[in-house]
Amino acid sequence: MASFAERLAAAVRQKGTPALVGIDPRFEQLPPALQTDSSPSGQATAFAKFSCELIDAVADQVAVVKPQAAFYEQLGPFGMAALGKTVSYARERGLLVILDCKRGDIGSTAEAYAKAYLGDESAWGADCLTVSPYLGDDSLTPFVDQCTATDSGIFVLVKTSNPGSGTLQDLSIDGKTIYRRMAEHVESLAAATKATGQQYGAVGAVVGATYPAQLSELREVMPSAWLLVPGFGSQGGGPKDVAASFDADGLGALINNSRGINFAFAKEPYKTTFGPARWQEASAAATSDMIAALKADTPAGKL
Ligand SMILES: O=c1ccn([C@@H]2O[C@H](COP(=O)(O)O)[C@@H](O)[C@H]2O)c(=O)[nH]1
Repeated sequence: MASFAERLAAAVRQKGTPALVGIDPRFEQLPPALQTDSSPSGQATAFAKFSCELIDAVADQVAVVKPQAAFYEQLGPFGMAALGKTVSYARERGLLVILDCKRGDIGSTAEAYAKAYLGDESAWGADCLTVSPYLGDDSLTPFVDQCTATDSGIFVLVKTSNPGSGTLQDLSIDGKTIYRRMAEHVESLAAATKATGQQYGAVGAVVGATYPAQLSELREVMPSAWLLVPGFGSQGGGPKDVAASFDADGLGALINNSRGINFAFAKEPYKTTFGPARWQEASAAATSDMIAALKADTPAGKL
């Protein structure tokens, strides 16, 4: 099989966009027709239906989806089954799946996480996983080894999109921010996991669209790493904020939008045109608008 970075680049080129649809089901915000049974098993059934229909709505437009595990996990075992169904359905539809779990632990436990999530033979069968690096480099090694063994990938938290990300990540040690040090470590892992002749490795970085200056800085620090960029849309990031995350060919970054696509039917202009009864069309239209905005205002227009 081709490496994760090669598969990602090919899929993004084929769809012609770096837009990534996050799948973040929230029961109270689902279309009313899906809110029929609020028991944990009823909500999980609704999440699975919503997730699969959302995937159907956007599968011809984007290359990658990112289910957020937290929303499924809150429903216990029922929710985990719905998450499993979402991952396998997205892959059946030919999409790459980044599972957003932000795992991280001591090495021996990290190895179990890596084996659980990454690669075709794993229990969850994801192409890629988000990983928290704050237990140190030995906590990342098992994930990197699993990526190499199974042609999968990870995105390591470097500069997150939330308002409080600066509390720790912006602290300066010996004149260098923690996020920059983390980025340098990610770059070394990305460079070490490149397939022959490839620009990018199996290890990427999460950098928020809400911090455009840092995004620009970090693109330079990590030339071998794909960037996963959340914070577009509902958190305030726009196309101009993410423009610096791409390389000269328009590759190297995936721009995530979850709520803005999932619940488009509840917001103008999609509310008037489609409304909750045609929520799938609203999500498809919001995706298409996001793609057009990225094409117009970023190097992704070159794809
Ligand atoms: O720095 C980070 C890391 C992860 N996320 C996740 O991305 C989505 C964003 O959702 P929106 O609705 O598009 O705001 C969500 O699952 C977060 O947990 C992030 O936002 N920032």
